Amino acid sequence: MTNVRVCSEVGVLEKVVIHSPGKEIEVMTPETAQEVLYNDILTLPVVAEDHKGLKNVLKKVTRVYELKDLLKDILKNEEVKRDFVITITALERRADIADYLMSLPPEELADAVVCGVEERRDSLEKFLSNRNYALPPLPNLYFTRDISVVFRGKVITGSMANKVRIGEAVIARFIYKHHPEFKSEGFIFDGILEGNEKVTIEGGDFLVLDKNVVAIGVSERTTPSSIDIFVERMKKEVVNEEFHVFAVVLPKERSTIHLDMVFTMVDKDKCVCHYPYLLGKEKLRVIHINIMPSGKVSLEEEESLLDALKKVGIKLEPIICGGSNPVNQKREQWLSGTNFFAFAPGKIIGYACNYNTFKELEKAGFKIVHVNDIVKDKVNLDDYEKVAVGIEGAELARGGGGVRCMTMPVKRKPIKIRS
Ligand SMILES: NC(=[NH2+])NCCC[C@H](N)C(=O)O
Repeated sequence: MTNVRVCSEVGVLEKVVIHSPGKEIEVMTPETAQEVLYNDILTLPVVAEDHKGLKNVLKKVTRVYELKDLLKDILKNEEVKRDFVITITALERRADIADYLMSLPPEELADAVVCGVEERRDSLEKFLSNRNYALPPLPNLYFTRDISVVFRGKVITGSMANKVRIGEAVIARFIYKHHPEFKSEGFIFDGILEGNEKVTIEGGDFLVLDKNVVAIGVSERTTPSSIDIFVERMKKEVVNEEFHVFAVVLPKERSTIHLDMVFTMVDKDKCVCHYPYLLGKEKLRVIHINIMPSGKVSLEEEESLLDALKKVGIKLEPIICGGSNPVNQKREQWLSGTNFFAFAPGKIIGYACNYNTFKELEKAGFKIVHVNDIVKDKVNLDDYEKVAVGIEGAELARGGGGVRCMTMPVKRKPIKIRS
């Protein structure tokens, strides 16, 4: 029995994991913000309030788990706790703090891992060191998407491109390994054990378009070798089935760290995309990797992602992020304007600050609602076939991602996507 299954981007959501940002986001200064992968420093009260809006919407429609609660659950087991402490301290080469961490009760240990453990200045070396933390905090944890992927009934744990995020993937790995509610059919790829600098993969690049079709960004974060390994593994998973991987080559820029920053699916037949890269002059290269039922693999360059998807029966009407004005396209793409999260086909959540994109969604038939209308029960999401919920997110966006990035779906109902 498996408790996790995802075969699409838009099937009705049954379980999702998030992390409500806390003290860990307040450790950065203007100098260190970029180092820890933020566009700017963030204000905790604003970020916390806006994230609460997202959580409240999700709670209306699905089962929501907090990542830290799951970690606390599994740390109640002494053996798991020991193994976890060994792994997390080895990452920082800080075996010297293992006993201290073991002495903490599960709740405090989970908090310490997320918010960091300050360096004790109890030796000359530490006194003079410019390192403030023995165990650094995890400020990117609220982007739960990137640290793991559930695909079909199995799991991929992130092999994170930046060291500052590896601890997050360790947490995800332990949860999938030990939490009874996250029991899977196993790992397709275990980023913690199998990854290295050349083999990195993050969830923001992995789009589950259908049970047999995925699009994966080749990006600053996800390397071609990791996609090759994925293809090899899938050959064994899909015996006698056809399987398609579309590798989309992204510019290695801050605004396009992951594929979901330029393209997300919002309905069975609709996507939101960044016009220049998906349809316009700067169209991204797309390599179609086809695993045939015989197990043979072929690679071929395609004209564009949307044309290529059409050929395999996924016909997506594009909704343009920012609308027709190129300046608005760039501005809203930067503020995660393509980064929508679907909790059902045609039912999505994004940042309200990208109002030109919301206008485009309205033209495409979506009812536009604001988070407050849902929280105050002024709007019932069941009343609409297509609905786009806007949450406050201008501050959250400065962390470098949107609503898709902040959600890790682990169970969705099956849905037919391909014609
Ligand atoms: N799926 C996404 N696009 N995630 C955005 C992650 C942002 C985060 N600050 C990072 O750079 O890693």
